[in-house]
Amino acid sequence: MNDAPAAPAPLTVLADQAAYAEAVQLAVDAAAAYYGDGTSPLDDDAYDRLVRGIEAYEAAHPGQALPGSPTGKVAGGAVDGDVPHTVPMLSLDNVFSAEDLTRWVAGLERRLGRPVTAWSVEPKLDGLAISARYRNGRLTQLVTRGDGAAGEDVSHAIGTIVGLPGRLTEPVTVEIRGEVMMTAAQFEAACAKRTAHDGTTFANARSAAAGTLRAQDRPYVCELTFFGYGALPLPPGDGSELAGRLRELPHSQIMDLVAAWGVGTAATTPVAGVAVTEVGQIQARIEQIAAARATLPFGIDGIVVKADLAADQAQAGVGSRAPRWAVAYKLPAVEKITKLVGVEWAVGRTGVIAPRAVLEPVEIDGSTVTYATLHNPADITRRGLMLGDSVTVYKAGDVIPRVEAPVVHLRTGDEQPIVFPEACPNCGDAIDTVQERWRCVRGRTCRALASITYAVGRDQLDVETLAESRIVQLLEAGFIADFADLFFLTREQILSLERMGELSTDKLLAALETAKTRPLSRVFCALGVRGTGRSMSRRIARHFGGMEAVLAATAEELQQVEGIGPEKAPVVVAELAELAPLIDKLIKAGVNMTEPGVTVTVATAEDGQPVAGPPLAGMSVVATGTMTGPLADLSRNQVNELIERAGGKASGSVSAKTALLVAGEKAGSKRAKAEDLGVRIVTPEEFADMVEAFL
Ligand SMILES: NC(=O)c1ccc[n+]([C@@H]2O[C@H](COP(=O)([O-])OP(=O)(O)OC[C@H]3O[C@@H](n4cnc5c(N)ncnc54)[C@H](O)[C@@H]3O)[C@@H](O)[C@H]2O)c1
Ligand SMILES: [Zn+2]
Repeated sequence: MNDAPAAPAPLTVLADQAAYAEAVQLAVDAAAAYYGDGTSPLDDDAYDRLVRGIEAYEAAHPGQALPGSPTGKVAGGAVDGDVPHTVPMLSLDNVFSAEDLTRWVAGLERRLGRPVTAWSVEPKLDGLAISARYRNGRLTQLVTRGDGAAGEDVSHAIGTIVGLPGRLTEPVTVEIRGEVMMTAAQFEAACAKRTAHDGTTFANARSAAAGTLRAQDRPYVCELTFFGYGALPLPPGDGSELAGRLRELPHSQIMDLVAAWGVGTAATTPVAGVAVTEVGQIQARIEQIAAARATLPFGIDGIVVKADLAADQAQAGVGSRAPRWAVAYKLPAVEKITKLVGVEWAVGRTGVIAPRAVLEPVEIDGSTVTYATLHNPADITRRGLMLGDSVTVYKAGDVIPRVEAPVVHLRTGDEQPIVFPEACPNCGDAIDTVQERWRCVRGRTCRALASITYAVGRDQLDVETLAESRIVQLLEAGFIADFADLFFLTREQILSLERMGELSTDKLLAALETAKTRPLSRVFCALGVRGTGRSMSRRIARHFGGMEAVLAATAEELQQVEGIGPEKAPVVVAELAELAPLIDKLIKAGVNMTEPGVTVTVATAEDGQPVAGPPLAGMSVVATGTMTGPLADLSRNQVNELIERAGGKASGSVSAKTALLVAGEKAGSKRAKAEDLGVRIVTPEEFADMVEAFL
């Protein structure tokens, strides 16, 4: 999250009255399903876009608004109930940025004619609003929000909601309001129960909670969680001492009371409500809550900011749809509905065979998601996923996106079962399916040969004399399990191999000594981190300068490296965590972990002026043809390393972005293209002069 002004919210453009009428119908149906049994065909983003489109149409065509329109109504006007609320249960107005919030605060203070004394900042729990009526300390009735004026009696759910005890610690008569939802664990358990029952599952925790709250005839019971966010006198005009206190206490102190009665509140979570006095403090707490979102065991879709004092609230009053003393700071949607188009099976370093979902690309939380984790085969079965399913996909911040569940009510009948592999997709050997995480029976060795061969290859550690057949021998002898073990081989061990003489043993040992001195870019490349080939490894090494810094980098920091986007970054972080023991072993072996000649940050001289950067700073450089002169002995990869050391970006193809072409003999088509585009062309000798300091 940042302080940049929010982009105008996207909306569904409605061309004419017919499109408008259709949109109203879709929105009302979706909202009815959303608040009803949780089976909306739209994700929240799609619904919000639709409603904004409806609002825009109505603004442009006053007088044409349909009475059934969802705008300006609690729950979009799509639900009702027969149990009147004592005091209306309203919705909340939204803000989307720090600027919006500041403006909202100013508006409220203008209305009051004075500053708001204190603010309460709490998580906006992503569930369903409910009113719980306690009489003499006993829970007697549960009512949904409905249309705000009246709700539906769901007292049958009493006893299944953690945080709403049947009996309070004190015999008080009070109405508690709050949110009913499912925690991640409750959602998992609910899905398992439903799958066992009818082979299907819930699309996400919110819809599972909605469906569960209203379900009465299910043969299985699912647990829910309640977090309170308010308490009212019951009945509203009650003259008791408690009623008086509830009318006078600040919201934050009422919440302390609610918790003391034994009701669940956010106070026990990392995103507890806080009371503050400065707008800057509100913003700071919003940022903390937003940052914690991905790690919470329950869903939040924003932060609620309320005037804390009863006097401020009373003076501000309420509108028809929402109170004027509270606002929801909305966070971007982290869950979207898209299609599961395929499942790929990859064998990890430890031999774990993991499924990965291939998705119809979808924009979530500011990035395009095309892959998502599916955990393991048991998880696929548990969720009853099928190829072609519409699925809910979750991604927040830097976490790796995951498929939450199929949206069963969107099935068309064309969905196909997901086929599980019968043999290891890497080596063809058997699969050990005893545990939920399947493994190749060869375990680490399944991928060891390929990964060690890659690590010692020319563009990585370049251990010249180590042929693949030797690596097989070493693996079979049990001398090595990964490439770091190579550096601990003894002379005796190598000599004991078949067809290995003294001379070649010494050669190999010497080659291994040299390999320890390779620059970080090559050592990093040798690790074989998914999605990081040679040039990406060079960029990472140049950016961070040392392995320690690479390992310490967060997904967000990694994204500063060109070519690492929000989808790749968390994968790299996860892979590096998995590789930590191997990297430790390499460090123990004395393998170099730094990138020579790297200036990590833009240096500034004492007078604050930037000092001259490396000669190719910011330039995209292509080398082609046969290198001559001082570059004659360099492989193409080494030339590219040289370009990057000198601050440039090595590229394989000439384009309008190319700043320089190093054209050796027989340069051919790239030279022609560079001439066409007017790209500067130099000979290998001229280039060697330019980067002399880096040779
Ligand atoms: N997918 C769909 O088809 C669909 C349909 C209708 C609505 N929706 C979603 O619902 C949203 C609007 O729903 P809404 O009007 O129910 O809620 P809202 O987002 O306008 O916020 C009001 C609600 O926030 C809840 N809340 C959570 N924490 C709270 C706290 N600490 N203090 C006070 N209230 C708290 C309460 O339940 C309250 O009723 C839309 O933005 C849309 O994304 C989706
Ligand atoms: Zn295998």
